[in-house]
Amino acid sequence: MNKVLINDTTLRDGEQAAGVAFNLQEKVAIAKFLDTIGVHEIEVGIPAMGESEMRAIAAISDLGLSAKLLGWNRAVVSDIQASMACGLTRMHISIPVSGIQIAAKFHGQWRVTLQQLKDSISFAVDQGLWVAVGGEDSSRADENFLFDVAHYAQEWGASRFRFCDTVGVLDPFSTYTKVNRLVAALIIPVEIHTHNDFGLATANALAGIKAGASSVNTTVNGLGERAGNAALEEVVMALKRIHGIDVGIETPRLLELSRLVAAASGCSVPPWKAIVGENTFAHESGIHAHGVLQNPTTYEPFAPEEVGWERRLVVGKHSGRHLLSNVLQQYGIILNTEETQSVLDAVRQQSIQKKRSLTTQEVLHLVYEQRVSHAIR
Ligand SMILES: CC(=O)SCCNC(=O)CCNC(=O)[C@H](O)C(C)(C)COP(=O)(O)OP(=O)(O)OC[C@H]1O[C@@H](n2cnc3c(N)ncnc32)[C@H](O)[C@@H]1OP(=O)(O)O
Ligand SMILES: O=C(O)CCC(=O)C(=O)O
Repeated sequence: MNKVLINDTTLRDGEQAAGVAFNLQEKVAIAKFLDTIGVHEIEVGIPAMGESEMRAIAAISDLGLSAKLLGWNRAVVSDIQASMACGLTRMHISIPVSGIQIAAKFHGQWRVTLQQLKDSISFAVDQGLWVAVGGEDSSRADENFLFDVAHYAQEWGASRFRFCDTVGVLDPFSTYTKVNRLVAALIIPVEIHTHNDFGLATANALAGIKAGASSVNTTVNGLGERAGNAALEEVVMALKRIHGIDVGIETPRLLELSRLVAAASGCSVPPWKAIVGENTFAHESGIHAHGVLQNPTTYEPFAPEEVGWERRLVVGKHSGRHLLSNVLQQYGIILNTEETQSVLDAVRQQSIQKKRSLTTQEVLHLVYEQRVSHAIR
């Protein structure tokens, strides 16, 4: 794996998640944040949606960010004109490439589809714009037809081709094979775009990169159509920690970014969500906490600070004496073996009743109760 560009599409595919609607301020704040932490490219939205979206995109375009900005367009000249009116100079032009999509959108007329692609690329190139082409539904396309479209796109002036697993039907093995063949067939770079319908978006994105894709689409928190897209934080950290590729993104700010997008989208992150979920560096189980207290790498793949978290030791149903003693020591409390076991028994009961772990105050209260009952005995 060589250098990898992150082309984040939170502001386009992320916002396409049903029920999500960013306002101008939110779009600007997210774009600024992505830029600040070093994201290389940002797909800022779809100018063809109309005036208010164009205003938001123009506001981002006016910021003079370091990240390269792309507008998403259908293979329609007026879409590209709308993107130009926002001040964008880099165009992404999408074209369906599978039989299913061409039947639905172009009545099966693939020649018309190709002509529309040619006209829109030519228009953009004539305007001096940088052009990337997206093969919508590449994963379900006839491979020969996909290669023909990609070759034509290259010949007509596109500078990159996006392989889209639009409905998330590939696994990492099939992604690798298909992307590898496409990369070998083209001179221009290939980008990988994956969806999470089977929970494989990040794995497939990594497989596409391993197969030679030099840029990858991500969204913050994996936000996106249906089950979402490959999550920025997962792709970046997996590249860094599993593949040893540092893409140059300031990872300690990933949590802050996740919270910004969760608030703007109204889509909260589940506690178990990789990298940014609140349980990712929380340890309750006795065996885990015992290990972590001696050496955090026993149960952590990397240090929490690397993505903006702090480690949390939580007392609850599954906790053991090492964890409890560690927490109590911070308050100068040392219990003997019998007292420790009796508090742990009470912790288990209360956790089951409350259906959660206990706060430190609740644990201290149990210690107090245990001592009172012992004194009475
Ligand atoms: C896989 C993806 O994520 S693709 C991106 C999907 N994102 C979105 O749809 C969000 C933004 N979309 C919108 O705001 C609207 O759909 C608009 C403004 C783009 C178009 O709106 P409308 O004119 O009302 O059309 P509508 O959305 O009902 O239908 C889509 C039209 O685009 C056509 N179309 C779809 N994809 C493409 C394409 N890549 N190139 C050219 N035409 C296309 C369809 O065939 C249909 O055309 P028709 O109006 O001639 O029948
Ligand atoms: O860029 C394209 O062509 C389509 C991208 C997309 O969102 C998808 O295929 O899921």
